Amino acid sequence: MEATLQQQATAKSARGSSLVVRDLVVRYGEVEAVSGISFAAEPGDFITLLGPSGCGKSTTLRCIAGLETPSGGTIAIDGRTVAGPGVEVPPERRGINMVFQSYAIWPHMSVFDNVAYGLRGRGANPRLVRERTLEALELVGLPHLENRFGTELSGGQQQRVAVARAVVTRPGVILFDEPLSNLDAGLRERMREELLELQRQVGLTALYVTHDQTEAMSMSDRVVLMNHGVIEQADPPRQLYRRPASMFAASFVGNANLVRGRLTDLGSGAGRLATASGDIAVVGELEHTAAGEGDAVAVFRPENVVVGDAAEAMENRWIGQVVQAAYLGPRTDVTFEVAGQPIRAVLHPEEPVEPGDRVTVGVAASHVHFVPAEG
Ligand SMILES: Nc1ncnc2c1ncn2[C@@H]1O[C@H](COP(=O)(O)OP(=O)(O)OP(=O)(O)O)[C@@H](O)[C@H]1O
Repeated sequence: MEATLQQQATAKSARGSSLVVRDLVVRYGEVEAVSGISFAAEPGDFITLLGPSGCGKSTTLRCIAGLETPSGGTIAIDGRTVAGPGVEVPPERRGINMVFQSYAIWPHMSVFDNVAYGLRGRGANPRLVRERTLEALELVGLPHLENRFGTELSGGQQQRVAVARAVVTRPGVILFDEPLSNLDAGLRERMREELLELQRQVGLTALYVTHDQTEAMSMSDRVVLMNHGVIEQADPPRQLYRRPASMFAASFVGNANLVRGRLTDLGSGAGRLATASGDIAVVGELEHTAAGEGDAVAVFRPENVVVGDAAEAMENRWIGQVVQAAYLGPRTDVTFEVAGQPIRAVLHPEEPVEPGDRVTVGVAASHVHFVPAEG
């Protein structure tokens, strides 16, 4: 009996490999692009390397792919060391495939031949090549385009072909290097959902590189946030957003209000941060907090800031003056000034706030998190 795609997918769902990167260092002459990072993926995980341009994401990915030789550390796939002291397994023998930002599909070949290429290269028999290639094209929703040429495809279709080509040889890990950045915003959103669904269906382990926090937050089981060649934080998206480990993490992912001052432990799991001028004090919970007593930064998200009567009930409340109010339809973005400190809020669009208004601004202690001061 012909197995359905779903059955095949379920049967394959244990196919993802584990990936362990330990103390990875990459130097280019004087430049240290990656400075001793460690992270791991379980079979079937979707892990994203997120960070600003130049932080070392692509270099890390290229080391895993075998396109770059690490200066130090080890990389293991399914428990087998593929890169490390004295070990360098060639890319094609690592059980991985890569999808690039530039698609890198061959324009002079048909869609079918593009996808079948990897299987033919391994000497697979023609019947298997046809079966697997059509299966991969079906997975990306393109079985009707098998005879088209690369030049006759839209950007989204080319990227789907590139994904089909990467899954057809059934690798244990797929590496994605900013695969959606050449697509327009609407298509990017749709492709995000498609890619994730495909990865879940096929059960692959995915390592995805992006500088786009929306992609990272919406797709990943875990986000590895990098900066200047090191890992700032590696956590599931909710944890990363709610409990940032550093000022960099707090401000790179989403918007954050940051109030600098000195943190004092009040006992019973609460802390109080006072600004140098003493004009603002912020009370927060110390559970899971990333900072100790002393110089620290209080972090709270604009969407947790409330005004008026709601603010009166909060542990933290201040008198603020509206500096700016931008009505955006579903919400109004407001900046208040509280004792010289800007405090941003995302308010309901019906909230009547006008520049110059003086109102009570507040935030619950449970929404305040402390991180270490930097520099
Ligand atoms: N072949 C190379 N020779 C010298 N320096 C390099 C080389 N490749 C990368 N670098 C440097 O290493 C650092 C990390 O680069 P990498 O491409 O990994 O960053 P990235 O986080 O992927 O950035 P982007 O998002 O811009 O691609 C950068 O400072 C970069 O200039």
